[in-house]
Amino acid sequence: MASVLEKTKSKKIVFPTKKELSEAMATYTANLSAKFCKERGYFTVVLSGGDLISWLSELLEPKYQESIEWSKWHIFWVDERVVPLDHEDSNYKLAFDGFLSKVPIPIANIYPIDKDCAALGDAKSAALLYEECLKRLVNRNIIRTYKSSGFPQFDLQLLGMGPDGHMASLFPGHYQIKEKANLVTYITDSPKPPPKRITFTLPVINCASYNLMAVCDEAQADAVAKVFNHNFDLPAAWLTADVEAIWFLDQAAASKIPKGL
Ligand SMILES: O=C1O[C@H](COP(=O)(O)O)[C@@H](O)[C@H](O)[C@H]1O
Repeated sequence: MASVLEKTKSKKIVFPTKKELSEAMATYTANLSAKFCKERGYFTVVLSGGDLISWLSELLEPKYQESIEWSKWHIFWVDERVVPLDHEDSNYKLAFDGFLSKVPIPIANIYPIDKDCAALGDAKSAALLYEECLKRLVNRNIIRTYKSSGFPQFDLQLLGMGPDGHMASLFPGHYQIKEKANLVTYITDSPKPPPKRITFTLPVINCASYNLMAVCDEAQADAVAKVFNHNFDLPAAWLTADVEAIWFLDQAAASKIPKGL
């Protein structure tokens, strides 16, 4: 039986260093930005939290600052911790401080979770409101929809994976990975703190045109090996995309992938 990874043309590229991975991620993102800005006048980008944000720093280099059509970017989060937007655990704050505040993306094109739900720690309402936000942007044709399903289709998602194989806030052994009807769901007992989070559901994640999963370091090597061994207990093993799902790994993260995979 063809595995999900084979069926969906998942690829991997192993980089000698994080710096090289970061440079390649910047080139990949800039090329897609040029393509989508030209084709449709918008570029919808979904960010995750975690280490990924520091690897985006290459996009702050002058050659990208000057060439990218930042005003056409629209920024979303694949998952968010339901904490105040200025809290250290907020994925929005992480991305804003480390990246978004340093590029000229209009603030109106940046879509964090509802600030009141965030402040109150109301994960259920935060998920509902984020889903409504996505639907509004679909109606305005800023977000495309996937073929006949009507699910939102983002141009590029930049993702990370935890050492337990979680992706977005879809954790191993938690039911959210099976959610098919909603666009956005929530969790109140995340095994990784903080416990309250919202997350895109797997169908939305996998509708994206391009999914780039960036993973570095030895601590992730076991999970990476399990993913490439098609162990579907790990949410990240389910990652696909409409056009391309690609794994960017450093040598340490790739070190336990069996030869030939
Ligand atoms: O909690 C989260 O963790 C994952 C993985 O983070 P990393 O630091 O191991 O790269 C991240 O992708 C997700 O957005 C975040 O909420």
